[in-house]
Amino acid sequence: MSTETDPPDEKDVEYRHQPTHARNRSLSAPLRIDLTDAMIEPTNRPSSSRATSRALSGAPKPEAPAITLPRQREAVRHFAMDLGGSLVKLVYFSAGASDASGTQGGTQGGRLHFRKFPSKRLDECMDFIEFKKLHVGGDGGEGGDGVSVKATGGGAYKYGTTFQERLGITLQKEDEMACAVAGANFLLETIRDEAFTYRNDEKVFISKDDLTRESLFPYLLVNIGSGVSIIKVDKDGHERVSGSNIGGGTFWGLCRLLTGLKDYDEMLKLSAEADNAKVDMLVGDIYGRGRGYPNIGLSSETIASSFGRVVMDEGSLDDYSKADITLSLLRMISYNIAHIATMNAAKYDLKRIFFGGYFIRNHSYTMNTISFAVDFWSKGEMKAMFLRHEGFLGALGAFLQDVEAQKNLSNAAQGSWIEKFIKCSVPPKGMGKKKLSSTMPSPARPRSSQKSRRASENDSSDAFRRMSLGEGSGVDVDGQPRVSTGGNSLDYITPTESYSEEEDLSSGEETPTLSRLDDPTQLLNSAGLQVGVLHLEPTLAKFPLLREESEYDPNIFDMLTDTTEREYWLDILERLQPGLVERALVSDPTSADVKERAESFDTVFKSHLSRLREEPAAYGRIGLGDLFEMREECLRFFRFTDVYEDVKKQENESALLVLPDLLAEIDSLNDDERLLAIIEGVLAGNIFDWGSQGTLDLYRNGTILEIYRKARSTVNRPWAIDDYDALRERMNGPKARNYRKALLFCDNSGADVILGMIPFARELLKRGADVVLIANGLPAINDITANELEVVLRSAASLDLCLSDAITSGALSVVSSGSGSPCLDFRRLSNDACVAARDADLIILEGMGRAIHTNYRAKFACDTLKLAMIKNQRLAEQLIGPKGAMWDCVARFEPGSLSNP
Ligand SMILES: Nc1ncnc2c1ncn2[C@@H]1O[C@H](COP(=O)(O)OP(=O)(O)O)[C@@H](O)[C@H]1O
Ligand SMILES: CC(C)(COP(=O)(O)O)[C@@H](O)C(=O)NCCC(=O)O
Ligand SMILES: [Mn+2]
Repeated sequence: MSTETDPPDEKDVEYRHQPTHARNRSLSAPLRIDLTDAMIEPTNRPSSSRATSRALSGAPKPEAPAITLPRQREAVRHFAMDLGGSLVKLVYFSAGASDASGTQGGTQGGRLHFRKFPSKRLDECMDFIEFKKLHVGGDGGEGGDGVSVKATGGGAYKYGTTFQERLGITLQKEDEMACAVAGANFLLETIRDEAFTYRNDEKVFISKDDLTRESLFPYLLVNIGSGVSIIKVDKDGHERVSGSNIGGGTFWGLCRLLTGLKDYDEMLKLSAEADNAKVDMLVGDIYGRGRGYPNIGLSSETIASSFGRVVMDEGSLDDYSKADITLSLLRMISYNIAHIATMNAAKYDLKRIFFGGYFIRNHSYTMNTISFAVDFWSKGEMKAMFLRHEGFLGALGAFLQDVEAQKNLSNAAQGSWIEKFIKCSVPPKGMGKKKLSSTMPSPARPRSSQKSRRASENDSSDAFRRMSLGEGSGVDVDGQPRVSTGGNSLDYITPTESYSEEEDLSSGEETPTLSRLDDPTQLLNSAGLQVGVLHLEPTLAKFPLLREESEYDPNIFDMLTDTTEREYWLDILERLQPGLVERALVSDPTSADVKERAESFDTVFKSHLSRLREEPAAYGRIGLGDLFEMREECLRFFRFTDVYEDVKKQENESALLVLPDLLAEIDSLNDDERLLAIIEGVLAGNIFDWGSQGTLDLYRNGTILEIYRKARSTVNRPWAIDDYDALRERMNGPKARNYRKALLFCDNSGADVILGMIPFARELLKRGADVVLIANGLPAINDITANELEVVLRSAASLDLCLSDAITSGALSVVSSGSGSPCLDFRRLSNDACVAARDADLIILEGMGRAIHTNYRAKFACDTLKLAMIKNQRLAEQLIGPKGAMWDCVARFEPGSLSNP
């Protein structure tokens, strides 16, 4: 199966049968399939069970054997550019089999990547296009001989011939304003946590409800690029109502003249420690220290005249610090733009102003200034808002003009887009160069091609130094050995660009090393933009049984605003790292570079943690569930596909040995005793969580079965949260009615699923329900995956007639949730699980990740049972109160609105 580390456009491309529901989403530009050396992969058939020869009827059709096409290179087929006065922005889509989307195999999802290049170094952009083969095999039809590509910005006109001559690409010109608007609308309507307001260094993300078709329009879009465009956007059109020649280029140019600095981010960084009052004339300077002009709302600190102080002091350039000049300039330009924007918004009676363009650079000072100014001049009537993909509005808009892209992308539901931040570019605090180079694999430093190896004026603006282009020796430009990537050798680095919008690392296309982490001082600059790669997973959708009344938030606390919680869980994850790294090491003992990969995983994930400590909103409004998932993604990125594979297998085997006795014991009980024993079994089984420190400590002093027996004997009622009576009433009471169909969201391998959930499933089956066991699509800690569960279930069925009949009849099936996390986000569930939910009247969420960290407060339309053992002291106290303790149990039963008897 393709994983993050098997990038479809660099390595093998798997071609799988498309499930029907995905077919109409497939990119219609035909993928030219190179069948050379094509091979059908053998499927993993379990060996000796009775059920082996039977397909799990009722379960999704067995996956068609994957065909690997080792020679297939053509996977990226769409890209577009915004060729601006300062920067060239490139957006490209890499199609690929998605790996988490279900047991049915890949779908035509893909990834949207964002890159920028300085306009004056267009050759680097063309090198990149060539290197990625973005120009090979596009639609071909439209632009004459070669590939035609949507392009906007002045460069689409200016550089048409250059692209034609060097790459054979025809640029199809698209209107710049239309593109900016299309890009903004797409982002606002489709991407989670795209827009935010900014006050006093704090991001507040705008709720999805305020960004629907109905609520979004009209608004003012102020795109601050080299110059400024001011566009009024309505539901059905837009108009460029104004603009300004004082824009990002002005700041950049003046700053360069006055300070000698050339790099934009350097400039911003410098301004962080500055005092503009040394350069600007403040109201207080005019009225006398400490005095303002309160009658008209001016404090003594208000800037009366940008740069006015210079004349007052009779100063010359040498008298002023570069930092102060930079800050003064930044404020001057930001105020000016905000002022013009506010006046235009007033003129057209608009309340919301979205600011885009690369000038903003997610720079906190710039955003504070603009926000303050809009608030000030509009007397609180208007709001300044910002977009995380600020610089890419035009490029994204151009991309969306492509008919095929439009078809495929704009129709995708919100839940289909998942942003992944795999590689963090800002290293942990205090991580010096020395330490890094001694502990980390050497960064892959590719050779520069002659063309692009220009003397860079400044290191940190030298955004894209490249690249081996096939001339690969094992030694990089610094004479350091390159780290082997298992066939996918390497590439290019962008040594000092610290922002991941340029990184498509999560697609696994780059060497999994720490190319950017080699110079922390360069990397830690003032702006904090963090834009991930957008993954399109067309088969993920909102779970239909979620109750609609309020906006669903899977997480029980808000990592953004709750500092104590955030710090606590960041600490926990940090403390768990050494153990996990150890596990990663032993999981792949024969791999030559396992040590490097494990260390890289450690550094990168810890970088994410540090990043979040410093800038909690760096990745949008992410929750603890996302963080656990990010850890799994990081493991996958460094080619640790399943670090608990052996452990899971062994625990499954042990638990299967005990299953017959357990089932016999259960069968000997009366209805009430049986139900209780089953729930106790689930709760006890949930102790086996290799992701919690508490359980890890237990493992040191006991075998799995000992731990299980002990857990069984201690999970006595009343539980800390105990709705058992309501459940018993519902299932065994005088008015009891059998459930028709139950979805069981399973958690851990071994005793948890085999001695807990499977007996529960069996009980429901015996009472006439259909049962769908839902498990992860991808591994996470020791959670069972859907594929593993199918195998386990067949083995269990070989020991029990009820299970095997149920499989045969289709009453019992396994479905992938589409998730690769120990938690569950019901906004993004596999299509299969959503379909399975159609006539379900009971759902059971099991485990701390799925039932507590996420979804504890989630409300569903049908009856819901949340079962978990709590393996964290603090969480127990929060949920239960001061008496809450480690190993406490939660059995929460919530009758649904639909299915009450
Ligand atoms: N790394 C950078 N290099 C150059 N300019 C940058 C950079 N980051 C932000 N900027 C600012 O962004 C402006 C360009 O914004 P952009 O939206 O790309 O406009 P354009 O399409 O006109 O190039 C520059 O003039 C500068 O003020
Ligand atoms: C990742 C988990 C939510 C998985 O728990 P599960 O769903 O298996 O019950 C859990 O292992 C966890 O919260 N671990 C960190 C907590 C700790 O070590 O205290
Ligand atoms: Mn788990």
